Amino acid sequence: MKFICIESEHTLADKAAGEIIGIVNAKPDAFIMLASGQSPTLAYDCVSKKLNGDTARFASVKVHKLDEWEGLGLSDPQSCDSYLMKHVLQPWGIKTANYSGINALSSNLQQECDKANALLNDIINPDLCILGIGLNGHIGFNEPADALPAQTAVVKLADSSMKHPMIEGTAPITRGITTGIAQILMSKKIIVIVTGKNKQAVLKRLMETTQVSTQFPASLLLTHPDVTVMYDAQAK
Ligand SMILES: O=C(O)[C@H](O)[C@@H](O)[C@H](O)[C@H](O)COP(=O)(O)O
Repeated sequence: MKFICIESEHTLADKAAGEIIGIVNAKPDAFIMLASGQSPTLAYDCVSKKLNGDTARFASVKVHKLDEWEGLGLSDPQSCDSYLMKHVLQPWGIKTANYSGINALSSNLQQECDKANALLNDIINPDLCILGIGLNGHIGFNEPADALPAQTAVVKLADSSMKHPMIEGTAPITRGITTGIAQILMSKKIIVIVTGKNKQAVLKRLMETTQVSTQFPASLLLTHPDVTVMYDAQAK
């Protein structure tokens, strides 16, 4: 795992955006899995700025939603769907047919997970996965536990996740649907974006981690050959 400190979150966003565009330049039909939340927002917006409306380059890019809050969908401004619509799908010109991820409004979430798993089994190795990290070390909604889901699954959220700013003010949400750990680790390249003072403790923990433990899901990233953690001065 490579750690890169980039003083300002804007420079960090610029670098991460450059990585995303570089992957698309090299493979115009790249399949990328994207987290929502505060961490990657500037980077996604920076991609939009760099494209400056020239979305043709992204016409064949496939975007997979990494996770979602149970019961939230596109009509909820706090859903990951809405977040990705605003920061990625619309500004990057991603075609509806090229967007995937579970519908968390479905009455049959298991069927949604099965569909996502069938898709990811077909893709085998996503070209890129952009992650944030939870205060408790979760990646996606893979929360600290004795065992982690290998594949897309409905999971119980940790207390800290239930208090995530993204869902502030909603009726309590106790479950999420997440891409599984094995699927995240199948990505050819993983970039973890860590910004802000509130991530200091979890970043330190990740940097000092030498053992893999499901109680600290981000530690599983140690088993992957191409993980870059980009962090800003605030987080160090
Ligand atoms: O889509 C998501 O919300 C993520 O998969 C989740 O794991 C997130 O990256 C962390 O909770 C950090 O969230 P922030 O970036 O908002 O701090």
